[in-house]
Amino acid sequence: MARNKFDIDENLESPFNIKHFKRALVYIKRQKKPMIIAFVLSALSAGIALSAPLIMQHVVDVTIPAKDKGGLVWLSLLMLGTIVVSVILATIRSRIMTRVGQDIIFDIRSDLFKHLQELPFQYYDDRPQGKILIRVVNYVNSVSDVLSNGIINLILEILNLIFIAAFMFAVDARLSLLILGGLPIFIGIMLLIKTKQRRAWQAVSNKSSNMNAYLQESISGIRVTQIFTREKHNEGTFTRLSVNYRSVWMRAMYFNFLVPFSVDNLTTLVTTSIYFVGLLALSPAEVTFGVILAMSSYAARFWQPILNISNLYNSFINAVAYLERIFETLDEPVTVSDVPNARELPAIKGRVTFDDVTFAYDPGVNVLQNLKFDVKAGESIALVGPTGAGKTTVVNLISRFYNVTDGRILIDGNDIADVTLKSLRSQMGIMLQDSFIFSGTIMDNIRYGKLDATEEEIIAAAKTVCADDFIREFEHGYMTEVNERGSKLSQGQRQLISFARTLLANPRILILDEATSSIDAQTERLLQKGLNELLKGRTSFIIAHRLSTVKNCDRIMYVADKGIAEAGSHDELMAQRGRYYKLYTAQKMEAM
Ligand SMILES: Nc1ncnc2c1ncn2[C@@H]1O[C@H](COP(=O)(O)OP(=O)(O)OP(=O)(O)O)[C@@H](O)[C@H]1O
Repeated sequence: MARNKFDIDENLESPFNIKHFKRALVYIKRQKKPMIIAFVLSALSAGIALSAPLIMQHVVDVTIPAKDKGGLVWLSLLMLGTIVVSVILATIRSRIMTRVGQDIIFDIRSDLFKHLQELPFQYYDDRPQGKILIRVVNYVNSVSDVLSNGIINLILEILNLIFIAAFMFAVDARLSLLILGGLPIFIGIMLLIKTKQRRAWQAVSNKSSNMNAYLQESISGIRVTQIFTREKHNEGTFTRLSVNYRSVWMRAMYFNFLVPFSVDNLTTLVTTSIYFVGLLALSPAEVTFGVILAMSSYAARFWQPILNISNLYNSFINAVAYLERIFETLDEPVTVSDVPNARELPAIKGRVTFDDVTFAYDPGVNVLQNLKFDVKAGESIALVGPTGAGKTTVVNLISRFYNVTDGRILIDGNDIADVTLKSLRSQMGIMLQDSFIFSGTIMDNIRYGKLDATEEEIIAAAKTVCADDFIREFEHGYMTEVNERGSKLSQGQRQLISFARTLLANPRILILDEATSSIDAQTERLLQKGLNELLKGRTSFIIAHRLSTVKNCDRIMYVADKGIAEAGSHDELMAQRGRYYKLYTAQKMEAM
């Protein structure tokens, strides 16, 4: 059940919450050293650049009236020198900060990936993959600049502002007050749009997440889309999501544009006032032409950091919307994890006990209720029954992919909730319904079951499941590259490869969920022979709809009505003439 569909917006915190930034400081602190160096370089570069108007004032008021050509050349060279040094310092700083930004991204992304690897099945059941991907890839990218350059720039811009104000007041205090006069108007505008702006950026992150989720779903389901010729319909859905995204983006940008627009107009206003007041109201003896020139240059320079700070503020607001999502993912509880002081599960013999197990995916909706059974070490168990009865759920619980809602599952008398997940799962061979193939060679894919397996072991496992023949038919044999999800392979070939992968680990408990459903009857018969040998002495749980494949199992459990409705050997169940008998005879009739 999709509880968080692609077109359902995720919940967001309404007020701006500084806690997300405080938390991000953990990542920033690791970059303290390069950030301090970059900061010093930037401060130097800004300080040098600030001397330019003073040089200009000196040239206009002193050097030119004195017709001092030599002085003019030296001052021009000095001006050029300030530019060159500023550029060099800025280039070094930008290199350092690019590295810092990438290191921050690397750290956040590594933490996210590590956490995602640990999150239980339930987490992935509940949300579209696209919404997870966008957090790890796009959101992390989006916050990197703010967390690296953004912080430094903010401090620099504030310092810059103080410096400029100091220089300005040193030149002319009255005209400086005039320049500051625009500030209250600007602060008023910012306060007015603050909340709307934050909401607008939250909406952008929501809609881009929805669009990504749908895109991901559409790509995964492209075959079904084309089979049912739903391309036009899907295009419509995608267009709707894109239009939603565009409109929230436009709204967010509207607020962004409002800021430089206000700053531009205020700069023009204060510069005009300087000319007006300087030239008309004050005496030329007090305010020289050089002073007016320097002050109008400072006016533009004073408003530039204000504009930059406002832009940074926009970026911070934007980044907080993304940080919320990133930290939400990092805070997602790992509900299936080792309990404190979890023990190592000793080498498994293979007894499996369900002790009054109740399980619900969604609270209150029990899929299994008070389930009790005991499987001896080495016994082979078939789980059969109608679709949706709970067979996969039973095997998922044995491997503790979900926690039981009530009751206990014991392996050799050890409650699986008390042992480490690694010691539990590493001793089990689990083949899920979805025989997932990773990109890489066939050899790599089989080796996934046991990373230190030798080539001989891998080939032996492939031979047992009758995969060796078809693998060798490929031009590059075991070294054949396969695509993600194994799109170059047939369904049956994929199943055989993942079967070999499961067997490679030589597990004491083997779980096969529809392991042979896509394999042709002849290969299956061959495979069955090898498998019978292999299953000897191991506990196995085999889920199969084709009953002919499991009739030789020691015990068959018919799963229905939230539990085991019938259990016994094939002959016993046939003699009972119950549900298993009906199912088996129906399948036999169909086969005739
Ligand atoms: N992740 C999930 N979240 C909520 N409900 C689920 C989830 N997975 C399965 N279910 C429900 O639990 C019930 C048992 O599902 P399960 O996959 O165990 O059945 P099954 O017997 O293996 O079916 P099949 O033979 O079709 O594979 C079904 O009603 C299904 O809708």
